[in-house]
Amino acid sequence: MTAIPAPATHAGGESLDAYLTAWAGGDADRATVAQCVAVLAQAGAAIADAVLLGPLQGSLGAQIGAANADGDQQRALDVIADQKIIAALQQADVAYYASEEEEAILTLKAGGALAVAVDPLDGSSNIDANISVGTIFSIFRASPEGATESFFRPGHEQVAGGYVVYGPHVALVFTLCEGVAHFVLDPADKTFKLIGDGLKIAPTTREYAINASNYRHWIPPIRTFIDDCVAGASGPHGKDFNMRWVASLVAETHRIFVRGGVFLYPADERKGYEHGRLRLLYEANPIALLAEQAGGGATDGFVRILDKQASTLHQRTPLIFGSAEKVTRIATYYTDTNFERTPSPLFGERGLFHV
Ligand SMILES: O=P(O)(O)OC[C@H]1O[C@](O)(COP(=O)(O)O)[C@@H](O)[C@@H]1O
Ligand SMILES: [Mg+2]
Ligand SMILES: [Mg+2]
Repeated sequence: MTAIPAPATHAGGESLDAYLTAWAGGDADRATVAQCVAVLAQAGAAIADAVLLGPLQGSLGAQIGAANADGDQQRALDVIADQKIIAALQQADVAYYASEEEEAILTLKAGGALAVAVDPLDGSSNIDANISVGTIFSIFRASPEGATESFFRPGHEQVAGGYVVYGPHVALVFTLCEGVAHFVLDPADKTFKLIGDGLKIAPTTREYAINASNYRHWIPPIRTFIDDCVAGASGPHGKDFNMRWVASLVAETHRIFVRGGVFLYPADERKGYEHGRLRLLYEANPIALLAEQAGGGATDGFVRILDKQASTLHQRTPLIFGSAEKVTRIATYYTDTNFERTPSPLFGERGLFHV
């Protein structure tokens, strides 16, 4: 029989509960955050059960009801996931819940310690195609000033962030702002077990992820960066590149953690995409926190994602994250004043696309 090699970072399968208890170390504030991550993981395991049944229980990807708060058509699994997360968060000390699937912030527990923003089901267009989807979460301490003040603050004030990816296996990746941990759901006992701690994103890469069908709509810095990648070894990068696009931010993020890469969802010239597609509070913020905690970077092209402050609940932002060297290099395409191939007035410091 072929022996399966253990991953280099294998940590011996410690349970999530044991890991979180050790991290909290008896401190009440930490224990509150740890409990919140634990209940989100339980919700993730429950959503994984629904994903696993797939069409045996009907079409999880069926469009239902009205568009969600963000204008996207809700699918059955979007709503199921949202409900499971609300039920889970009611078991923790969570004052406020912000969700892609909810018009407004929900108050779950008056006086609760935390404020949690969630994309319950990311990559919804992939549901019926049996392609990886996920859940993304961001945790702030609740502000005594109220619900909006709890979320409308810079992303670097998050106390935790992470995602669950429902793929061939179910993985949970999160940060408590002391590095990034990677767990996998064991189907035998439905508990998450530690695979690796202190995850890092490879500092450089030859792989990028972007929806290239939008090429004609892209703003000049993005078009030029991708042109330079496509030019390969004969272009300014001096090396050949590979491309991926899953159309599921969580799946792209997980791939970048496992084998490096850079992801781009820029602003573009389509109506409604002036600030990109992804949402700051429950997509970009937690992914940026994870990326930075893993030694990578995350920017909107001009500004570090974690320095941005939302002023509306479902606010969008351009998002470029991954390998630190590539994120820094892409930012130079936006700001380099000698950049003669970018005559458009739209993308400059004071232009339409600068948010
Ligand atoms: O269809 P497009 O424009 O390529 O967009 C894909 C992007 O949209 C998203 O699916 C948006 O997330 P939701 O499915 O939660 O709305 C991302 O996961 C993904 O990166
Ligand atoms: Mg999403
Ligand atoms: Mg979603």
